[in-house]
Amino acid sequence: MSENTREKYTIGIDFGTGSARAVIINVKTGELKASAMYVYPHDTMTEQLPDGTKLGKDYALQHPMDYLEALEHAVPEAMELSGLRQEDIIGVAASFTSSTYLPIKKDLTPLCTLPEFASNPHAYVKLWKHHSPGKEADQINEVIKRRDEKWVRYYGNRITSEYPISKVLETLHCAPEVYRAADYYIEAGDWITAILCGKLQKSICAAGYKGFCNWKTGYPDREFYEELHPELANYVSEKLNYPMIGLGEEAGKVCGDAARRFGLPEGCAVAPFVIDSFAGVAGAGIDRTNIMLSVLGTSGCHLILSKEEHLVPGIFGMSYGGIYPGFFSYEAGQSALGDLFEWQVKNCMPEDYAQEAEKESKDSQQYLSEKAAELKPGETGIVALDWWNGNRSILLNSSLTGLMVGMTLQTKAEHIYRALLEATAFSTRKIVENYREHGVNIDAIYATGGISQKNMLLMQIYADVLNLPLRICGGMYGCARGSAAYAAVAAGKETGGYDDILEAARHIGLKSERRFFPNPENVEVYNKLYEEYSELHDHFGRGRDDVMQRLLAYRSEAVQKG
Ligand SMILES: Nc1ncnc2c1ncn2[C@@H]1O[C@H](COP(=O)(O)OP(=O)(O)O)[C@@H](O)[C@H]1O
Ligand SMILES: O=C(CO)[C@H](O)[C@H](O)COP(=O)(O)O
Repeated sequence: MSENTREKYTIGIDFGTGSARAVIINVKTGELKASAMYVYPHDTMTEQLPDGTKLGKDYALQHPMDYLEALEHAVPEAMELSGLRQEDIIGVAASFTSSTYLPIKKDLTPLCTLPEFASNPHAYVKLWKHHSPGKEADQINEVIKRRDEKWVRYYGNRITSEYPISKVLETLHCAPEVYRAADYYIEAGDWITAILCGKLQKSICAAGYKGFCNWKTGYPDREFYEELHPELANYVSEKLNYPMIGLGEEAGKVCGDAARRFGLPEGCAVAPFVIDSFAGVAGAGIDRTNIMLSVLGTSGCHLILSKEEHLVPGIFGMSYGGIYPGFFSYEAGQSALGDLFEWQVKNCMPEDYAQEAEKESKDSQQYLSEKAAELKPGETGIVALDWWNGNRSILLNSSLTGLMVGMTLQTKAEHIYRALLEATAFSTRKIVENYREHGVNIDAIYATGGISQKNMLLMQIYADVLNLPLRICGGMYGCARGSAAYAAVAAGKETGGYDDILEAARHIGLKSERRFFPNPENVEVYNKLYEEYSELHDHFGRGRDDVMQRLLAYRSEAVQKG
């Protein structure tokens, strides 16, 4: 094959909550040429830092060096497996969880890597699910209300501890020296992209969603930040003082350092980062409006493209150009999805089940799912509220906690597991109904993310609870595949890529023929159970959310007393 007719490829790297996945995709055919995964050595730090420093309640930190290690391992491994030459690669892009936020120096050094900050939790990466700034979120909501801030309507009318501002305000309250020492605050996805191309920029994707940077009016006023904390007056003008970049643009070229360190071709195009789940939209091959993509992983994200602007209360956020240029897009979700199921495996898995699963060479979740699949809808006698990590949508309250009603001496682990699966389906139905009530139409549901490949029982339960057909998309690495599509757009048509993301999604995105259709008998039972779920949802989430607040307060008090 002559040089000009050789096939072209892009690399997409998806930095998820527990691991990073690199894929190499044929730009014309969408063929997955190779993939490699790297599990973060420090995982999510919830109890202590590497030096043993104890962490507070609801901390979820990560070590930024894990992300670089992931690049050092996964990219060369995927390249080697692919058998490709460096010149076959025309672009690279990262997708990343968000808001996953860290303080850095001007030269991109993360503060936590400096000896003076190694024991300071606030100098580390605060992962999206770092929920400890609950009080800060409450304070921010009060100021928003008092000042009648209009921009909050684009974020469901309420903000939570998952937004960067709550995390930064917490740092100012607990470790102001970290805030002062930081030259910049940055999304981990923007940081990785800067490392790849040597240029510090912020992607419109995370800035528009998590950073409150509205496409028409920009960031909230300086006075708003000042009212939160006097030192925050310089937050936008100094700590975020680096240029914005739109999706579809080129962030830069792979710089010499990154090429040497990660085995990437020097000079190939780098795309701005896209939030992990958002990249799943292109990975699923979505090229039109009104399809809800459910990205099912550690958390759940339900995303829709639209040509219309609607203000939707209770969603996580909406933006223009934040997923595809030229489109409005909406995000709602669950703060715990896979994490919720994993909680059971770690805490409520009988010893004999674990042994049996091992004997049958099954993963614990696969084992529990198979047992749960033998039950009929309603047979567990249980309805659960899936708020093990708060409620991201539509109550936007990270302080809400989980609930199970209907437990008896006959309740078994598979009953609990099935009730948890169903609870996440009910909360997805709340999200779908809320979108529709506020003008965002949904005419099809696609599912992607790790769980959409692993748990077919959950897919059937979603189809039954939502009473909609559901199509699996994106393959094993839907979000990484989506990043590869953005990389092809950064590379552009001239080098063998594409000029726009719709075209890239059509070629690189993957729609499988695997579909799940609602079973009318199940739909009928789930309609009734959903009414029970809704009653509990409104009672504990709206009317009497004080119950859960008080229980949390007892817990904090007891922990403080030691
Ligand atoms: N068989 C299964 N059924 C349901 N959830 C599963 C199963 N196997 C793994 N999980 C969950 O999948 C989640 C990881 O999802 P994945 O999409 O692979 O990663 P990430 O969220 O990091 O992008 C974990 O929280 C895990 O509990
Ligand atoms: O808030 C997010 C998107 O808006 C996070 O990126 C997401 O919830 C974490 O992703 P995952 O569960 O796929 O690891």
